[in-house]
Amino acid sequence: MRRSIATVCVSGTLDDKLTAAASAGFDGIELFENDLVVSPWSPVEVRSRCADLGLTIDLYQPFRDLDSLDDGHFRKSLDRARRKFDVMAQLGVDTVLVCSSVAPDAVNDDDLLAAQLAALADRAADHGMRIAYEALAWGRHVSTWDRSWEIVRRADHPALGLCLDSFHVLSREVSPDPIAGITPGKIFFLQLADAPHLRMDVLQWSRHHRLFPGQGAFDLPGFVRLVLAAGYDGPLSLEVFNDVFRQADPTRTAVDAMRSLVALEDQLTIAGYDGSRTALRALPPAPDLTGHAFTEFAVDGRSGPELRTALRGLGFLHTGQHRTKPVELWEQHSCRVILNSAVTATGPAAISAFAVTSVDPAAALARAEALRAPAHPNVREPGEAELAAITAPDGTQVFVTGPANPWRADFLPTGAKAGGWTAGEPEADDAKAGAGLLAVDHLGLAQPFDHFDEAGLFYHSVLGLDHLAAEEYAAPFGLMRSRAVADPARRVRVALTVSLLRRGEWAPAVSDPQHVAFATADLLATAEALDLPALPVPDNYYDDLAARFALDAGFVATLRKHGILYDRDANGGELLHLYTPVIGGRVFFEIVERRAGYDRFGEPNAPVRMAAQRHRRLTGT
Ligand SMILES: O=C(O)c1ccc(O)c(O)c1
Ligand SMILES: [Mg+2]
Repeated sequence: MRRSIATVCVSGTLDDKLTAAASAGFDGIELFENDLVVSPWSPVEVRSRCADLGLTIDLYQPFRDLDSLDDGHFRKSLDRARRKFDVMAQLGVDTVLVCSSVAPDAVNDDDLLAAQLAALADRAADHGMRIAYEALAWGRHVSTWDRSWEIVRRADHPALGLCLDSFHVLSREVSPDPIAGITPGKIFFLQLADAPHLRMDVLQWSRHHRLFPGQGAFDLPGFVRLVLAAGYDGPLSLEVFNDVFRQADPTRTAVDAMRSLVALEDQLTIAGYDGSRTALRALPPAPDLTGHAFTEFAVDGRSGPELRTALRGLGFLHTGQHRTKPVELWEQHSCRVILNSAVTATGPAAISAFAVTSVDPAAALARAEALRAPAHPNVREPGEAELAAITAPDGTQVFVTGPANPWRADFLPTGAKAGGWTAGEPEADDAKAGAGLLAVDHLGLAQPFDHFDEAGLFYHSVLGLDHLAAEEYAAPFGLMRSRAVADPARRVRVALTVSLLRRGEWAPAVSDPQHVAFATADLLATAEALDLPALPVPDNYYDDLAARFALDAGFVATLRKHGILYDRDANGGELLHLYTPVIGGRVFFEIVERRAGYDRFGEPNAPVRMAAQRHRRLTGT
């Protein structure tokens, strides 16, 4: 289907917006009147600029407060509309969005309202134009899609149809299901926006918190399916009012927007919708991920030694040395950490790269490319393993490799391992060594404020990871939001976090470092085997814990002794976990033992950890 984006979705001047939309591959735009009003270009110039960029103008909007109980006022509205038709003719756009009135004099009588809209539609038809009527969720009298349809139906005018906006429909109680029965041809335009579930004034919700499809909580595929069932074959057009996107780099936002539509179309094809008429495009399937392959840290002369000491203390061995680069491989069972001294500009990411395994890495990269996240070859020497990286929104490089980890052949064995590990061997014989760390349980990646929602959509669509429940909690340097993504078998988990507000000036530059969490089957035994101090946890925590969960005093004493934190879910699943202090200024490690299907991340303990890490940084204890 054709893909469009409203100019209100992205930041900048009209020029910036059009350039961004075109470079992301959109076919058309919804032109917001404000963007035209502030532009130095005449409507004819806007039209030719769009044509040069390969963009059509699919909708002009919004026309507000048309109808009126005051006849004089209504006639003024018609006059105002005539002027807009002239502008639209110069722009080369034939459809104008008329939203339901919010004015005190708005009409509440369906027949009168239908008559006024029909009068407008008559004039539009004279200009070869059409009216798309949209119920704003906060319209004075018309605030639901079914009422707007009733009025359009009554008006029964060929130049009058509906504009359906997923936000206005799904933010209200009224069921969207009967949309499938709307007369074919009467849905003139479809606007798409997702949003998180929020209990707040619907106008504020709409104007500040809309998101691109797949980033919020609405069932967009279900909604679009209803609209397609009603015969709609116009563009899928994004209309997202979002405070962050409004001030972010428009080129990036437009790519994020395009990714959301590509993924949405794919979901419609997966759901079995017969897309033949509307030419829905499917993606290569999401990769079947089999685990974390490695996590790479960019290190320098200061953080490198600190990380090596910590890894040794965690029971890792330096097993491999890269053939051509200053890059070390450290391993313990299926946990693999790479220390890379060759990456000089590390950017904002503490973890510079991570790799996941898949039986079909090539298909995973093809899917990423279709989702506008193209893989680029890693800098490599002749004879080295093929390893292409996708760049995540925070700059982290994401590799997808085969389950046999062919990249390991790039490392020469150091001989450090009991049992004689050889390069390229699928599974190192080191399970007996170490502290019982078995595999990566999850990565904790604090995200830049402007890219949190983008990151969620990236991991969900590109790697096919499902969103787990989001959490919010109060932490020492401000409110935090966390959202985890994981594959269905829980072999790959990534916990994304962000500050609820942009970082305060008082907060440390790295207010939430990144981390790798390793899994153990027995955290008490692992804690005994560690040769590095766990992060000290305050006594108050254990007193509170004992009270909250009515835990056995002996068990709490054991947790306290090792600095182990605890959480329990509603089904009796338990998490035991411990943290290291911050290492090298930007990262730390966690060790987790999940019991009885615990599927979360111990979020209630994150503020305890953050306070303890700060205390440790300031006092050294
Ligand atoms: O917030 C608004 O006023 C507004 C305007 C036009 C739209 O299409 C819409 O969905 C909302
Ligand atoms: Mg709208």
